[in-house]
Amino acid sequence: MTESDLHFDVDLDVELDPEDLAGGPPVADIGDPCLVVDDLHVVYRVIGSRGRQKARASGAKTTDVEDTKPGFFRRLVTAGGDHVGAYTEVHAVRGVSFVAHHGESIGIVGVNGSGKSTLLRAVAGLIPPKSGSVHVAGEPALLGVNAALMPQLSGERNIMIGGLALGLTEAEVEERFDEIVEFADIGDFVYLPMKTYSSGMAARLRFAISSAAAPDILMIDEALATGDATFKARSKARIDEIREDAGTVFLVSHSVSTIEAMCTRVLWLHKGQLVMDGPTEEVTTAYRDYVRAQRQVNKGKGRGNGRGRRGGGRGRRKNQP
Ligand SMILES: Nc1ncnc2c1ncn2[C@@H]1O[C@H](COP(=O)(O)OP(=O)(O)OP(=O)(O)O)[C@@H](O)[C@H]1O
Repeated sequence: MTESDLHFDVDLDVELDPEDLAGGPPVADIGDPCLVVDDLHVVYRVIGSRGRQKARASGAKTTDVEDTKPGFFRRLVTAGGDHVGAYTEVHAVRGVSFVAHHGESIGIVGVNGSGKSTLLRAVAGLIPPKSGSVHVAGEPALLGVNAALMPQLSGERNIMIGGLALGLTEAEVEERFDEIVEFADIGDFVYLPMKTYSSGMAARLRFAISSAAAPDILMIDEALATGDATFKARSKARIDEIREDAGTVFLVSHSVSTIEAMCTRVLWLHKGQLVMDGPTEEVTTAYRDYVRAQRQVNKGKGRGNGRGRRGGGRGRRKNQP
């Protein structure tokens, strides 16, 4: 696996000018630490060749682990297939450490398979770390695009399920129901099954549900990707509100301009490692340079290595991508 084989599902086009949004680019008013991630490692176990190929294609570090069963038994039950007991370990997050503070909105960037969603899920306590630790003050809420809302149920039912999952009481969800529907801008579609929604409508509803709970730490995984400019402006206002109430927001997005508009700080992950952590502009400039350079390499594959890098500055470059 070489750098040029990686997937770059990254949107570098400026579709959002931070200056156009209410209040302009976000400014950090940093409070006390609310989250400490210390040398975090997350490892998935993948059984079967398809999962293994997918993990390898994403550039993740993988290790094949052989089964320990006697040779005869293994041959008997696995003739022609994968060995029983054999699996591949995908090291999706590798030694990530950082401290987040109240009032920060932190973007997470990285090419496909770099470990962004895994990091969020581990911080939210949804998957156990292999080693390292996560210390949280408050209750992190993660409602990304893969959250377990049910497509066959109406938006109305999903608002209740999502709200309860985020720790609201039934009465609190009912109280916020109109506000959620209005924020998501889905009108009477709220009474139809979510499978009838456009991807934009579903994404808006997810964001509206997750932010309605006003959690201490809000984690948004690609939920803003499909929204239009008006929705993004409203989302930014909501994110600013949470930050002003001393909350912390994490945002994963392939749209670098969305990150620039919404975040005060950016973490750049590459193959599970934190390669840069610093002020938004500095990290996104370096990341844009890297993605552009890699795209050039992809275009002229085999005709040289043109990786672009920026060094120095306030952003801490940790590992080399
Ligand atoms: N449930 C899982 N089981 C096994 N491997 C997984 C699982 N989820 C993710 N992975 C692997 O872990 C690595 C990191 O994946 P992750 O989804 O965290 O990356 P990402 O940066 O969020 O990717 P993308 O930008 O494509 O959404 C990848 O190699 C992926 O194949």
